[in-house]
Amino acid sequence: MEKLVITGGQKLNGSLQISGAKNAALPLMCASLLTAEPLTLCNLPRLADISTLSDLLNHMGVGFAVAGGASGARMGRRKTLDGSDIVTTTAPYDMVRKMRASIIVLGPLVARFGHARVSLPGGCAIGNRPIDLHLKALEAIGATIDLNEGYVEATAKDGLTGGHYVFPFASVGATENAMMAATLAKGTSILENVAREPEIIDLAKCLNAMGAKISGAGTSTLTIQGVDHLKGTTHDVMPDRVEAISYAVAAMITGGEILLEGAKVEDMASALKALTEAGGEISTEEAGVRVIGPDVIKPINLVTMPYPGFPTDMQAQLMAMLTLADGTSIIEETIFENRYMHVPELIRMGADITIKGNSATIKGVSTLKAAPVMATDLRASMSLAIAALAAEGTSEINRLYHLDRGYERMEEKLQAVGAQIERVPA
Ligand SMILES: CC(=O)N[C@H]1[C@@H](OP(=O)(O)OP(=O)(O)OC[C@H]2O[C@@H](n3ccc(=O)[nH]c3=O)[C@H](O)[C@@H]2O)O[C@H](CO)[C@@H](O)[C@@H]1O
Ligand SMILES: C=C(OP(=O)(O)O)C(=O)O
Repeated sequence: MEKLVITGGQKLNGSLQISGAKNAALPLMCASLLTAEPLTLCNLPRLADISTLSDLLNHMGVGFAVAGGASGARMGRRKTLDGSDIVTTTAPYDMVRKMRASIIVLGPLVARFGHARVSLPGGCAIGNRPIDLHLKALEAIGATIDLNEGYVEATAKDGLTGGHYVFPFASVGATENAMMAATLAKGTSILENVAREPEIIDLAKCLNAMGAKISGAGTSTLTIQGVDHLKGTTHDVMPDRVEAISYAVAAMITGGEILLEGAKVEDMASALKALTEAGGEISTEEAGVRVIGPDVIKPINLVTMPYPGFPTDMQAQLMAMLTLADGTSIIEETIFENRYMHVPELIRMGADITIKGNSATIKGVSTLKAAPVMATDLRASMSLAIAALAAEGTSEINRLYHLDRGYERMEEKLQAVGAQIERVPA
């Protein structure tokens, strides 16, 4: 077990490289199940979630060849996934329970093999997280779904037919599952009210390069003309917009200046607008996005929404920043029912936050005080690290396995911009 030790109060200054996006990389890796030809993914982040999914795909028979340097920053960034010899279409409980995103193997498997058996992922710390929309969308395009002994069994003996489905809510994962499955259906599928996140566009780009016929990615309607088979390709994973905003917030809260190398301003418009309203200065350069923190953080109000709204994955980080604002901010979390796990810990650091239903009222305080803290999910942990960077004194952050799911070499990147942060044995 390890912990992070962070001494607050340093203005962060300099530049850091944004990694490939976890939430784009995971579905892209599952796309390897759709083809017997090799799929090469570049700019893969080195994260616990990527290893967890690699283990699951490997269990199914996907072969991995790793390139990109034997050590250092480029190690393991380029992987070729070979799905030519799939040995099982079952994703067992022991592997799925480690990471909910494993459910995205369901669509590709039933589309290519006519059968998939995937353990139900269950809830997680941030909410109940049902998968009903994944199942309904797959049914609409021709899969038969049964639930048995904690497993979803999807079958399409003669292949998927294609079909029409209108999502009652724009689920990211369900859109990805249905979009991947529809690429190999016999007919055309029309999926309406789909998620429009940049990660969906990245996945559609890769699938189209593999020979799929998808149009409308990034809009609320996807039209997918099924094809007989997909081929291999090489694809660059998009930069991680959640990681980029997390470091942007670190610059803001310390009144520093960070160049987020490789970040794309167009993927993060709503969050950058919020940072500007809070007093930050944002500019775009060839190398990335520059964020200059203000002397005084202004209070703002935020409501989390599906893209292009303000992302739930950035809510906890901005809340940490707003604890030090000059006034009162209100945040409303509309995507997940239990995504305020960071609040009691921020309060232990001196924040003044009140929760009522899905709404949080954050009254700015003049200082945060260091404390030993821990969180039960990924972004909540990052929120605490951000607060610790601005707090008086030395904080300890425990349960680093949450952070390691989604932040690559976080302490190295923060050290490079002047943070006093160290990973030590707990
Ligand atoms: C690996 C990945 O990309 N994870 C992201 C993905 O998660 P994920 O794909 O799980 O999120 P969804 O967009 O599906 O979930 C949004 C909401 O819809 C609900 N829902 C979802 C599916 C379903 O079948 N039934 C249902 O009710 C969920 O419980 C949640 O309340 O999008 C979320 C919302 O932007 C992000 O926070 C996660 O970081
Ligand atoms: C909630 C997240 O991920 P997941 O959907 O994999 O739990 C996240 O990345 O913030």
